[in-house]
Amino acid sequence: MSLYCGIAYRRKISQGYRLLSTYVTKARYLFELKEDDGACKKAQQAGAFYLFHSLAPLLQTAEHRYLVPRFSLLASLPKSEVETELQGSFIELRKAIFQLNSMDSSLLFTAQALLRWHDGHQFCSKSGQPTRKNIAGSKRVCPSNNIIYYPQMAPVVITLVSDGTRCLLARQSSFPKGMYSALAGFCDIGENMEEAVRREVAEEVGLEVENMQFSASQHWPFPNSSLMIACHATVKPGQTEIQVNLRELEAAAWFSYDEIATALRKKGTYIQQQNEAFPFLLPPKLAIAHQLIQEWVEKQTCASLPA
Ligand SMILES: NC(=O)c1ccc[n+]([C@@H]2O[C@H](COP(=O)([O-])OP(=O)(O)OC[C@H]3O[C@@H](n4cnc5c(N)ncnc54)[C@H](O)[C@@H]3O)[C@@H](O)[C@H]2O)c1
Ligand SMILES: [Mg+2]
Repeated sequence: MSLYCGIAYRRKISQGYRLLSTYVTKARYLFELKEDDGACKKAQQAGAFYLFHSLAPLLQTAEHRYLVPRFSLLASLPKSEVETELQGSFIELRKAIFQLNSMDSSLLFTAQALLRWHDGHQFCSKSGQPTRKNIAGSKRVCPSNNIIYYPQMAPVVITLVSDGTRCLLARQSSFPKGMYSALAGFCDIGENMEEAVRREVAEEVGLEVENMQFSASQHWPFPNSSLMIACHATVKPGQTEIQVNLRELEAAAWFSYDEIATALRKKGTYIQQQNEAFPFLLPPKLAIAHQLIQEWVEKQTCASLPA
């Protein structure tokens, strides 16, 4: 997973040999590691490792940021000794997310998601027998019936709803205090992305949306590996009255351009709603919700510029 290779593959094509790009070379190499236990075992000897304890990665602290050390030698030591020896601490990934950079977080997210998946798929759901992991950890096989299990992600839609001048954000009681995010929800079986967006917005805030526009996607490891599919949508004209589904959300509200732009500039801020000032935080930069909110602000800024 965190292994890179400097080998350039040469592939015979009708006109002769073509040197493959670095990206293609890397993709082919990773494919080989997933398929070939022997090649993967060999690569492990020169590989770099992240350390986890109960799904928490070992991180080092430097100037209010977390660094993610990689190790080449592994020994079996008690947790506290590892922390002292390696000058770091095992920190819950959810807590570290505000202080990680995106390069580190992507590999850490994948590593944690794989560890969690393996931990939860030790047995075949058909035979009840223990399953066996391949060396790369890209699948598990049941030796009694050869069923192969692959790591899974659940598709989730996340939508930033706008009424043209304001955007709608909501919070669940489990969010950090004062944090509001875009509306998210797991896709039901048989649904496409558009249907999931319409249903989730209707379910959570009682509004109907149109003009959906796909923005980007992201792997999200919490709580169980989701593929976040992010998009923008607008409410049908005249439909702005929010009816919060309190089974799913603690609160939802429309936010003005100024409120959002201020919150993006500052790390935390206060906003005035119904004569009360309350803390208002946006999701961390690594969350795709943050990207959606940033895109919305940029779109509003462009729209207000003279032609
Ligand atoms: N990366 C981001 O920017 C970002 C932002 C917001 C939410 N999220 C993630 O989106 C995910 C979904 O958001 P939500 O909690 O509002 O979803 P949701 O609105 O679908 O509500 C969750 C409920 O849906 C049900 N559910 C249906 N299918 C499920 C499945 N496969 N796994 C778990 N529960 C399922 C459960 O009853 C659960 O309590 C969360 O896990 C959250 O971590 C990510
Ligand atoms: Mg939801």
